[in-house]
Amino acid sequence: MKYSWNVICEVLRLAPPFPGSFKEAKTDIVFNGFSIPKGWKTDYGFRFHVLKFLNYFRNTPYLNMQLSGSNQLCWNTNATHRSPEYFPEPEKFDPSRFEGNGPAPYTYVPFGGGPRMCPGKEYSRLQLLVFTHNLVRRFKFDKVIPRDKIVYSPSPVPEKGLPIRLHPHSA
Ligand code: HEM
Repeated sequence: MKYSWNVICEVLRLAPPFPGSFKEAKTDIVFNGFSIPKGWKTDYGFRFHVLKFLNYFRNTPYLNMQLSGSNQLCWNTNATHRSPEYFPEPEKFDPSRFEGNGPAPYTYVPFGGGPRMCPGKEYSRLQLLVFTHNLVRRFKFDKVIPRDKIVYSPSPVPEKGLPIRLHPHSA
C-alpha cells in the first residue's frame, strides 16, 4: 500500500497532529542566527503555553526564547514541514514527495526523530492504512459542512467534528 502511505504521509506533512516538542541541547548550536547553549531545555510548566503561542505563530523550525527568565528550546513540526528548502512548493499537496528515498533525515518529523521518536508510529501506520483503505474502497463521501474550520487545542481538529455523508459504492 505504498501509494496510500504516500498520501497519508503528505496529509501528516501538511496537518501534523503533533505540533512539536521540547528537547535539551546536548551541545552548543547556532541555528538560523540563534545561539543555543548546551544544556538549554524546557521547563515543563511552559509546555502548552509555549505550544499555543509559539508553534502556530512563528515560522522558525527550531527556536530558543526566554519566557519569564526560563530558556526554552523546542522544535516545530508545522514550520519544519513547510520549509521550501526541503519541500518545494510546500503548500502543494503532492504525495510523490515520498517516492524513492523520500525527504532528507529530520526534515519530515510527524512522529519526531531520534531515540525518543514516537513508539506508536507503526501502530498508527497500520490504523491509518486500514481506515483509509476501507473508506476509499467502500464509499464515496462528501463533507456535510463544506468549510469546517480547523482549530488548535493544541492538535489540529475540525471545529464541528468534520461530519461526512457516506455513499456505498455498491448502492
Ligand atoms: C498519528 C498518530 C501519532 C502521531 C502523529 C504521534 C506523534 C508523536 C510525536 C511527534 C512524539 C514526540 C517524539 C519526539 O519527541 O521526538 C510522540 C511521542 C510519543 N508517542 Fe506518539 N504519535 C502518534 C500516535 C501514538 C500512539 C498510537 C501511541 C501509543 C499507542 C503513541 C505513543 C507515544 C509515546 C509513549 C511517546 C513518548 C515517547 C518518548 O518520549 O520516549 N503515539 N508521538
